[in-house]
Amino acid sequence: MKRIVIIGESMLELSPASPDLWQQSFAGDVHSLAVYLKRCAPEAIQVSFMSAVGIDAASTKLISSLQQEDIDTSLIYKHPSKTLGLYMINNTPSGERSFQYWRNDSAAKQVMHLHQAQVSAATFTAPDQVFFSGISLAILEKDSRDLFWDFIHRLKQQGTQVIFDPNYRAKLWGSIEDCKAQYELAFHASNLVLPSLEDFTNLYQLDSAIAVSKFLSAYNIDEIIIKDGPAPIIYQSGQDHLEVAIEPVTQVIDTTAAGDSFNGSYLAARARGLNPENAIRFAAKISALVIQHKGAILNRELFKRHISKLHY
Ligand SMILES: Nc1ncnc2c1ncn2[C@@H]1O[C@H](COP(=O)(O)OP(=O)(O)O)[C@@H](O)[C@H]1O
Ligand SMILES: O=C(O)C(=O)C[C@H](O)[C@H](O)COP(=O)(O)O
Repeated sequence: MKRIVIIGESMLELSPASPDLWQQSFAGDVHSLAVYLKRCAPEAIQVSFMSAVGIDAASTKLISSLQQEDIDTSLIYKHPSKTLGLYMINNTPSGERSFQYWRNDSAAKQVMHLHQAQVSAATFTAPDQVFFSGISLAILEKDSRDLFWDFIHRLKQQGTQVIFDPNYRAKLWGSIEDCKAQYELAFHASNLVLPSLEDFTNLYQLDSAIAVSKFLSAYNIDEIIIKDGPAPIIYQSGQDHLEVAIEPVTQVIDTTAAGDSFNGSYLAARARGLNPENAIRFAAKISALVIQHKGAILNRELFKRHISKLHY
């Protein structure tokens, strides 16, 4: 079985059930990715989530919810006084999402210090893959960035495949320059990058997948997959170039986790041996399903029923 370590923040999620009623769940870009990855490849990959939570009831419930998904929680550290961040989803009538956050002092920001205090680098077994996002980078305390990059570079030296989704959230960065400097390190470190075109439009004013692919060709990235809502997905690896058309969803309810569910199910399909094109087709079906429901994480039983109808 392959092993992946996924680093970042998991939060309390509030999604609108009706105008004054909020449905509470747990999510966050890397959390959602971990859940969809494990659900789509339970036998092929061990998924470890690396983060920090508190010792309160909500944090304990979050850990149980990940364990119910068969996700390894041994790298989730417990901070004695801090707790989970929270985010609220707002949707336009066409389902496009935006988020409001309460996360400035969350436990997850301390993940690297807590990891260093509890696990010695010499005994940490390098996984096959490590995943982090632009959100994982944005939330880290500035004084723990060196620890983070040492951790990633050490894993890479040991043969771990480094996977990055820029997931740019302007609100989480002190300045654009700081964000770009961290992304520069991420692009240099990564073997696989899975951006949305929107990330690059907002941050680098690039307005086409071709321009993004050209921008990223300056780095030594093995594979690039560019998502753009219902537009074709672009795959680039050396001279291999694919454009995979997808069927647009006619009634989008909530686009939250479109990209995260895509990433998780794509990695699952690859872990199960599918080639990039078929893995993209599979992942597009999963994210199309996710955006027809409220919140980041689709009900587990409902998801199982849907996935059993997909042959892959
Ligand atoms: N309207 C849509 N119809 C069908 N699939 C969609 C639609 N919007 C998004 N998707 C799927 O979700 C993936 C990620 O969407 P995108 O909006 O680019 O990501 P993000 O959530 O990161 O902004 C797309 O590549 C596509 O597979
Ligand atoms: O913004 C954050 O920090 C979060 O983690 C909240 C959301 O769960 C993801 O942002 C959803 O990501 P998309 O797949 O791009 O819709």
